[in-house]
Amino acid sequence: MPAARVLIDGPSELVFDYAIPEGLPVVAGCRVRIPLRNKTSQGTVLDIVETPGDLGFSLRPLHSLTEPEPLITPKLLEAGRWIASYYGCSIESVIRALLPEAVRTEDNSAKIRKTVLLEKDPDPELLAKITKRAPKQAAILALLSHSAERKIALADLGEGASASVKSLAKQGLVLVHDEEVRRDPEADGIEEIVADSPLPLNDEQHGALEVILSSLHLPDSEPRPPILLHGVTGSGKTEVYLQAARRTLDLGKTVLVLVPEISLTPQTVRRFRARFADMQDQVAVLHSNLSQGERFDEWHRIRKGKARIVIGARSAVFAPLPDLGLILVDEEHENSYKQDQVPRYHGRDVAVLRASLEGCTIVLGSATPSLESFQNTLEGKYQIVRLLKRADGQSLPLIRVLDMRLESKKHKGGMAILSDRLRVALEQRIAKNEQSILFLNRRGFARSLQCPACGYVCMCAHCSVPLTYHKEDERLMCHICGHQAVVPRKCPDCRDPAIHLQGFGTQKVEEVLAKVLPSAKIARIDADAMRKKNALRDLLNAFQARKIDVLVGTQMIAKGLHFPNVTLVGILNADIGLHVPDFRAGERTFQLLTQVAGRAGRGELEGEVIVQTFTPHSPSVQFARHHDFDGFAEQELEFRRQFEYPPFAHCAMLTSRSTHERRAEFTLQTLHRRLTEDCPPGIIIGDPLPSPLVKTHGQFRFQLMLRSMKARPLTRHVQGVLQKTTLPEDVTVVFDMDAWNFT
Ligand SMILES: Nc1ncnc2c1ncn2[C@@H]1O[C@H](COP(=O)(O)OP(=O)(O)OP(=O)(O)O)[C@@H](O)[C@H]1O
Ligand SMILES: [Zn+2]
Ligand SMILES: [Zn+2]
Repeated sequence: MPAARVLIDGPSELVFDYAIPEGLPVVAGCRVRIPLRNKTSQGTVLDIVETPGDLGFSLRPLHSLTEPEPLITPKLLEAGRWIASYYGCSIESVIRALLPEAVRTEDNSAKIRKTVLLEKDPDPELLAKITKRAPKQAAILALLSHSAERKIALADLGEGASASVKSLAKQGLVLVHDEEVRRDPEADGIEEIVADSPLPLNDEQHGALEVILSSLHLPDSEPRPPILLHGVTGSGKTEVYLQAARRTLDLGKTVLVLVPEISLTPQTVRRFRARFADMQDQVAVLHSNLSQGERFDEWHRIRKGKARIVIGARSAVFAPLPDLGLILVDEEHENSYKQDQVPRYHGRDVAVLRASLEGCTIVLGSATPSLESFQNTLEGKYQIVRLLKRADGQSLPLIRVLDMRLESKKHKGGMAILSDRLRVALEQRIAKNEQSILFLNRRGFARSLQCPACGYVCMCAHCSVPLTYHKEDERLMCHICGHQAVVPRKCPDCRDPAIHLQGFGTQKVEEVLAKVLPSAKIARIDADAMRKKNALRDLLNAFQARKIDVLVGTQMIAKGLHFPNVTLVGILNADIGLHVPDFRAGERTFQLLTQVAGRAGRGELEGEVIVQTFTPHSPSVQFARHHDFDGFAEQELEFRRQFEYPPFAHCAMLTSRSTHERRAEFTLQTLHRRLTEDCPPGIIIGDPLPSPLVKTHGQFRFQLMLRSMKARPLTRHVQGVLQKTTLPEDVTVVFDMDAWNFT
């Protein structure tokens, strides 16, 4: 007898089988109402299973379907199963990602409203009569005839209007109907969309579009290898995306666009909106700050095929688009595609999988492709298309590397923030009324408080990191857990009053600039300054309008920004990211330098980049300086091959956490021992070690790295050991397949 295996909504991840009532079209992916104890609950059908007839008891039947169609498409359900087995997580956790909370709740579906429509204008005689006998009805008629679309929501007509409306309807003057309302996520702070039209493509772009189109037009049964679009900064990748998307829609198919983070890529989103202005209601933008109701609306619009082009970050990879024709993954190298909570999937990799399941075309675009994707092109698994020239015919900016060890000497041991060279360059730009961007790499580095007498550093009480000084509110703050502390007047350890600030942050840079460039208008972009809603957008608009001369910022300004009047980019501390314990450190530094440098000289005017560094000869700096991706990739891949790191092996992390240091350590040691016993061939197991960030949020952390050519055997082995091991209650163990964060 077939039964429905149902994952019950709620935190406890219960799964039960239910009998399917005669004639009810229940398939995997459906949402159902089910009896649970003596209540009615809801759940998602994971599977249709065959139950033996001699169960000894009969299954309770499920009540009904919440919607006639399955909410999760069969292909997405298949992708979900893959994720569960590949990343070693429960299918339940994956279903929760596939079907967000907001989408499951029926309460969010109150989206129908009664609307009153003016059917015909009363002739003057009738109107006079109504005005005299029923002034309320007359008022409603007047309101309607003056409204934009000759319609008004019944609720907006005020209390007690329904009787009047009813009688107007009887006279055939108005019509009342149910209207589906869409809560427009953009409604507040709305921006005017200026429609734009396709640009004539240059030869390189044309070639790239042709490759994408021939993949689009392949017969359904043909495999479509992913296409890596490697285009230097400003080469016009976005224009290629836009035209490919349009052609896909013309074929009657739908398009999914993934971007690293919506709030950090406002320009990309705006360009899609502008290009598809003629079909605005078919564009869905999945922001992370959508309300539950908005998320519900957008999701159902997508599922019903009303929104045919979806733009979103990582989790949008699960957008239930029917007839998917094209997936675009912009800035495919970005870390933010990796989810750092269960299920710990990589959005780009899931996109590639989804494309293969759906039989659609996928394009991964970047100016600095990940070595994983690049290696796939070398092995012939992916196709590669290149845009080597800037779209506007400009050359790539000239990059100068400045040795800051020499600058520091000039400053008598003190930390130089701004070299003379960079200061002069800034002054020149201001004199010419051109704009500059100053970039501060803050990874693993921030402004901390240190005692010069005894070396004491103010640390977070809960995490093994120094507290960061925030000038605006005169406080020390932990950037990991948010812990705050007052700034001590004397060293807490030796009582020396000379305790002072080490290093520098964006606030300090802004302060120094204000002194050095008194006439310049300076603005700062970082997580602190951008906490207010729309702050980033407003600031970028002001910069675009040239109301700001110098923009100072962190990682936030590295992404996809296009400002033609920017002719100078300064990178203040280029190599700081090199000193973190992560085999991708060099790759990240190369990417960051190339991306930031790429913000310069994107218009008529030539661009210059000044890179301040203490390690001028590091390969990441040198290859970035020469715009040499291939050179960088060749040398970096050699290193990865030699040490068996990705892309030549899968790399996973097993982490234990506890408030009890010893228990966290002991647990990981136990797991290490069991993993080493009868370990399948081809898996390299590292030693259990304290994490580089040994303590966060008051918890001690230990980690061990596992590597393997093949992913599945590794996941299976770890899952097997974890299932056999009883963990102490106060220890949490996390398995992260294809890990991207090693601190
Ligand atoms: N064929 C074209 N003719 C003229 N201008 C173009 C063409 N294609 C793109 N452009 C313009 O060139 C500029 C850079 O293009 P775009 O921002 O798409 O590059 P990109 O490759 O996405 O850059 P990045 O990776 O640096 O974000 C834009 O102003 C765009 O309008
Ligand atoms: Zn001291
Ligand atoms: Zn902390």
